[in-house]
Amino acid sequence: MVPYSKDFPVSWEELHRNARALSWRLLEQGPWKGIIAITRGGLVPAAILCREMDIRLIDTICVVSYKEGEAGQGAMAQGDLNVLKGVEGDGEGFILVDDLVDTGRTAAKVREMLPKAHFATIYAKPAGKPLVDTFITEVSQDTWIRFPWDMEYTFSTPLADRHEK
Ligand SMILES: O=P(O)(O)OC[C@H]1O[C@H](OP(=O)(O)OP(=O)(O)O)[C@H](O)[C@@H]1O
Ligand SMILES: O=c1[nH]c(=O)c2nc[nH]c2[nH]1
Ligand SMILES: [Mg+2]
Repeated sequence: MVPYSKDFPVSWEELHRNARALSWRLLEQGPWKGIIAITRGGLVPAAILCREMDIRLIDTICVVSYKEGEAGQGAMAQGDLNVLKGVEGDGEGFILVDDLVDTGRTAAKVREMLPKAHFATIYAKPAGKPLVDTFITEVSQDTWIRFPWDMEYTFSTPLADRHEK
């Protein structure tokens, strides 16, 4: 398992801006028949893409992958990948969207299911990057991305109080 030593919090605004940037990139490569979101992380990017790209046909591939545990503080250890719901066909003309690729395990599985779909993510880490057709931002492999739907506003201890005296 990769040790995550960096934290990369993402605000709703930043996520929205990046999803719109992804929409621009994908519009240039269309036309598209529809969007397939990989649940659950792909659902929010898919909602922004379909609004910006005027796409009305939306489907899902439902997968369960990570298990809460080992890495601590919300970071997770990877378990078996379980497909709860697939999609008919080979994905031709469809955008397959997820929030990120990390190890690339989820991407490899869904690409196997829909080999002709165009795989798009907002974030990519180096190990998963070769499996993505279009992404917006790369982060290092030891970074844990914190999505806005996984966070809440809370008190922040002043840096001076965290510093050992
Ligand atoms: O490249 P990988 O190592 O496979 O990791 C990437 C996947 O992990 C996350 O989903 P997760 O399984 O945590 O579930 P969720 O989307 O339902 O939150 C993320 O949304 C990707 O789908
Ligand atoms: O919220 C998340 N952030 C990440 O960096 C990550 N990698 C795999 N799965 C992930 N989920
Ligand atoms: Mg996911």
